[in-house]
Formats: sequence, C-alpha cells, structure tokens
Amino acid sequence: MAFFKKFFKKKEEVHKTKEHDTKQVEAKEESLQEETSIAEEEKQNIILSEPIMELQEAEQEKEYQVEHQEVEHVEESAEFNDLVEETAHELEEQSETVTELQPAVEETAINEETQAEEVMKEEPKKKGLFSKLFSGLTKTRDNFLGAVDDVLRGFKKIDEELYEELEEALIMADFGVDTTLNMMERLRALVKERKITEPSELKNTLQEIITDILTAQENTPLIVEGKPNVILVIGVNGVGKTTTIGKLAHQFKEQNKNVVLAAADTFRAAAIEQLQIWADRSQTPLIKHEEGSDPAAVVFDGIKAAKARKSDVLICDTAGRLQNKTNLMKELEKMGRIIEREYPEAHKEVLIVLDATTGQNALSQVKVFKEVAKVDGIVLTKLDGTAKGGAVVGICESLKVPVKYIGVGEKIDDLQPFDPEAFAAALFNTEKK
Ligand SMILES: Nc1nc2c(ncn2[C@@H]2O[C@H](COP(=O)(O)OP(=O)(O)OP(=O)(O)O)[C@@H](O)[C@H]2O)c(=O)[nH]1
Repeated sequence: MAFFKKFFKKKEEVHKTKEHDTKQVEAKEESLQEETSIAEEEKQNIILSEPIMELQEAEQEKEYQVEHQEVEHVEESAEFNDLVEETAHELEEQSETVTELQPAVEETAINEETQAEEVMKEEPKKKGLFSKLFSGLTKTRDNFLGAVDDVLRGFKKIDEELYEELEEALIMADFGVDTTLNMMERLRALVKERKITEPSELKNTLQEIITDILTAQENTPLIVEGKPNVILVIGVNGVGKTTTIGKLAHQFKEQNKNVVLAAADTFRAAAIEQLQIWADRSQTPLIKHEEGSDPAAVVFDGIKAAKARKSDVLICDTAGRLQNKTNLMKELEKMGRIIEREYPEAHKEVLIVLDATTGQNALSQVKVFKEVAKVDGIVLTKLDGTAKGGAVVGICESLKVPVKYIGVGEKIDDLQPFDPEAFAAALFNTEKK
C-alpha cells in the first residue's frame, strides 16, 4: 500500500511540474513573439544590424528554452519510467514470491483437505463400529439393562433386598456367579465410600465397575508391526473359527498386510472347503493338504509360503477336538515346535474362538484349552445373537485372558477389535466413560 501511495504522489508531482513548466514556456513564447514582431517592425522601418542580432539572439534563446524544456521533460519522463520500472520490478518480485509460495500454499491446502478427508472417513468408521456393537448387543442389553432398571425402579432406598435383586439380574445375564459376587462386593464398597443413597445412581457405578474389569486385563495387539506373525486359531467345532479367520484376513488385507492362510484343520474335508470359501472371499492364498493329513505338515508348508511371499501374517486353522485331550495337546505342541524351528523370527499368537451364545460354557472351554496350550487372546463370536453377552465380563474377570475381538454378525466386516469402554457404554445405553 505504502508503495502505491508513493508512486501516485510522485506521479502527481511530476504532472504539476510539467504543467507549471509548460505555462512558463508558453509565456516566454508569447513575449518572444511580441519581441519578434517589434523587431520585425523595427527591421522593416529601420534596417539596422543591431536589432536583427537581438532578434536572432531572442530566437536562439527561444530555441534554447524549448530545447531545455524538452530535456527537462525527457528527464522527468525518464524519472517516471524509472519509477514505473521500479514498480514493475517490485511487482515482479512480489509475484515471484507469490509463485514460490504457491506450491507450499497448495501443499498445505492439499494436506488440510487430506486430513479432513481422513477425519471424515475415520468418523463414520468409528460411528459404524459403535452402532454395530450397539445393535449387536441389543438382546444382551434388553435382558440385562431391562432387569437392572426394573430392580432400581422398585426401590426408594439402597438396602440389602435391592442388592440381592441386582445380584440375581447379573447372574441371569450370564456374568457368572463368581464375577457377580465380586461385582456386588465392589458396588457395596463404592456406595459406602461415596455415600450414595439414590438407587438410580447405582447404574452409573455398575457401568464403572464393568469398565474397570474389562480394562484390567492387559490387551496387546494381535500382530506385531515389522515382524512376520503366525496366528494359531483354536476352538471347538461350530464356534465360528473359519468365519473369524476369513474376517481377520479381510481386515489385515484392508490394512495392506500380506496374508497367507493354512488349513491345518485336516480332520474334516468340510473344514478345508469352508476355509477355501473364506480365502476366496478375502482374496487370500490358502495352503491346504488332503483330509486326514498331518496338520503340522500344513503349518510347515504355510510357513514356506509365507516366507516366499514375505508375508506379514500367517493364519492357521486348527481342529478343536476336546474329546481327546492327549491328541489335541500333541497336535498343538507339534505345530508349535514347527513354528519355533522354521520361523523363529515370527511373533506367535494362540487365539481361542468362543461362541457367546454358550454363555458360561465358553468359560469352561477356555479352561480346557489352557491346560494344553498357552492362550494369548479370545475372540468372542455371535454376540449379536445372544442375551448372554454378560459372559464377556465373567471371562475377562476369571480367566485373565484378554478378549481381543468380538463377532457381531456373519458378514466379512462383522468382526471388531474389543473396546471395553465402548462395550460397557453399549451395554448401559450411555456414552463411553
Ligand atoms: N450371527 C453370527 N454368526 C456367526 C458369527 N461368527 C460365525 N457365525 C456363524 O457361525 C456358524 C459357524 O461358523 P464357522 O466359522 O463355520 O465355525 P467353525 O468353528 O469354523 O466350525 P467348524 O468348521 O464346524 O469347525 C456359521 O453359520 C457362521 O456364519 C458371528 O459373529 N455372528
């Protein structure tokens, strides 16, 4: 702005000077003309050399004046041109700076746009996860929360009778006896400590206790970044092992991971065929042998394929026959040995799949598997089809094995990482605490 003010002020000054000088020249011209006509007269009347010389001098002076004026004008216009050039130069420099800044400005704009897009993508994803969890837990919530609300509405003060009825509601929702007793003990202690008198306030306190139990168990990620990973999936027939493997493969592939599947449940031909369907669905290579072949040999070939493809994750299906614990133990041990020997650099996880509809039975399955293998995490399937979702709390509390994923439907993207706070919020129909 200052530059333009300076520029126009100078321009005005130049213009004024020019006007003033032109007037002066015109006045001079007039007087010269007058002098010329007098001289002419004199020339005509008295022919004398002196006036002629004067006239010549006057003419010369006039010429000089005009020339001088022109020079001044030329100088002024040169000054004006300089100013114009200076302006142009400054403008050019400014435009260069703008051009230099342009890519940075564009980059910033693109970055902001990308970030906004990512946030926009992330937000519905988060919302989608919670709404799926929320609708998946409908039966459990109706069963559990409905019973809790009924109890709390029926009392004006917190007394022993209220505690007993709450205890019953928790047991009916499959929290398990031990976990329920433990929860009630914590509830009584908090009521005393916080001097709670209103029955309606117990709901919040219960949600807090459940969130606390679910988050108490350290939950590590299923796979380690920058390392090859092997996941052995165990569990009894029909719990949703194959489906879970397909869903996991799909999720890892969405995260741009290279995945290989191995059909090490060779006990039934149908298990291999079913895994092939999920491998096709998630577009993942499947290593398989004939029905009845050695499961450890399938794992061996799976490792070979994973190494050749520089895979991030190898997921092995296994047969879960609890009827013969000795065989099951031998089979799992042999697979473990092969992995240790052939793939020592890999991170190994044993994931047990449990069917939530079996409620407390799921808990006893984990107990048996824990006798034959080290179990690192739990996948609880079919939470959408059961009123017994409270079993999750019992499993977390009594087994000290973290729930890593939950199944909330039959579709490929109906498996989600277990989020304890979101689970408790969906159970109590509230916000995450
Ligand atoms: N609603 C619902 N159904 C599920 C879920 N997970 C698996 N299923 C269904 O449970 C049934 C059994 O699943 P599979 O994956 O075949 O179970 P499996 O443990 O591999 O069983 P076998 O192959 O017999 O050993 C199938 O009909 C699945 O669609 C889930 O999270 N929700």
